[in-house]
Amino acid sequence: MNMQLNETHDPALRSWVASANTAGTDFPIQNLPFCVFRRAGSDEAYRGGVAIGDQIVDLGRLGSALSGVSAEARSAAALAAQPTLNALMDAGPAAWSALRLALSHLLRGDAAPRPELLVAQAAAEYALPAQIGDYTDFYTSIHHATAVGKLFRPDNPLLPNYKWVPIGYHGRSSTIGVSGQRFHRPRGQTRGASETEPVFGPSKRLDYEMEVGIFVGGGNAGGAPIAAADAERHVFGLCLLNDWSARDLQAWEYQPLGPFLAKNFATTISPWIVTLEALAPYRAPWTRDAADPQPLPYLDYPALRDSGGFDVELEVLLQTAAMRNAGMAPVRISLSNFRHSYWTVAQLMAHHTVNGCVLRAGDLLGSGTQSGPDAAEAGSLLELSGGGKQPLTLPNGEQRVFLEDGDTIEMRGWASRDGRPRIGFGAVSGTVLAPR
Ligand SMILES: O=C(O)/C=C/C(=O)CC(=O)CC(=O)O
Ligand SMILES: [Ca+2]
Ligand SMILES: [Mg+2]
Repeated sequence: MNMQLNETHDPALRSWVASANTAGTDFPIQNLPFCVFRRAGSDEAYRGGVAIGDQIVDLGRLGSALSGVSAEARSAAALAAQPTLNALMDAGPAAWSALRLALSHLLRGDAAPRPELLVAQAAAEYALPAQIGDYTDFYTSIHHATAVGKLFRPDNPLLPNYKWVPIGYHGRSSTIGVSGQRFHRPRGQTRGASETEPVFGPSKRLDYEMEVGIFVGGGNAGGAPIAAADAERHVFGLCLLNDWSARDLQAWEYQPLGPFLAKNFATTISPWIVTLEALAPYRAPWTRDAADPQPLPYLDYPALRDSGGFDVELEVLLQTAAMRNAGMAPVRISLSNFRHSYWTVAQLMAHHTVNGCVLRAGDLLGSGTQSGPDAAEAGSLLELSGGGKQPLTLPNGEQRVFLEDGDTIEMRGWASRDGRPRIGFGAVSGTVLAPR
């Protein structure tokens, strides 16, 4: 069974933080996502925070505000006050849930206002929410796999293993940055289609990938496999993830061992982690075509078909340097949904550990690019531009097939259901700099 709804999901709840009650906020009291932050420009220690409206609850200053709550909530709050959330992530779902309930009570409209616990989001700077030990990137959108496969392997787009085994590769945590990351266009080897030898230089086909990040909670010390039915208890929450990708480096280097320097120069995540408990009302059925194989037993579990997925809208926006200089806002270039994923979060956790591999609290899994069935739902420029052949025209007349220096990509995510407030992931934004 997936998580049951409880009083923290009540759509009627309001907060004494007025901005949390406004239509369209990402952060109503039903959400309560976590970050690590400090006041911008200060030398304060980073510590955990929880979003409420346009404010952050400073988890380093809860102190007496939690005097009436459960011992479990108080010890979870102490873990959340540290400069990374690894210890909180390791504490497990009972601790996460106790802290969420305590914060929900503290912030409700009928509780005494405690403005001294808040820091305005506009006045904050964020750090990575965890020390990320290991990073694995999956490939769970069959629409992305088919589209990219057609470009990279026209004779054999969707390889025969795809519908049986969740495909992934081990990425690199050292270059993961939080929203606001700026990175130099990578240099590397590329070989043109009609060339016999590669050349070395800046990537000419720089792309983004719209993904969901999955933060591992309590891991599986000792390597005991995590059962699919139990796997969501090992997931702290979800964030937005941009897996920047140099397509020309990728096409030349990827066989036979998969992505390497094409994808490990930068990966950007949102500061906010939305917990699975917050997402409980926004679950989606796991969908497969009737002709697709059923999952092997270790990838099957009772809640899979009814509610294995997540109904989370995923938006990508682009702002070029010229747009920024002209005061133009970022413009939407695609909109997809995490519910199209061919494999579920629980299946990824079960698969990753089935051979004895150890996942640890704070490890990050990427879902893979979340392209949907329609062309407008493509999660990368490679797909939107038909392999670099059909340029996108922007409102100011500029065109793009791949990213140019100065371009900023912003991604947003949110979940909504009739009769419930929308809950959002905030944004992840990153900017391409000239090669160094
Ligand atoms: O070789 C291919 O078909 C493509 C591989 C990728 O782009 C790897 C990747 O990052 C997977 C993903 O984001 O879905
Ligand atoms: Ca990827
Ligand atoms: Mg990457």
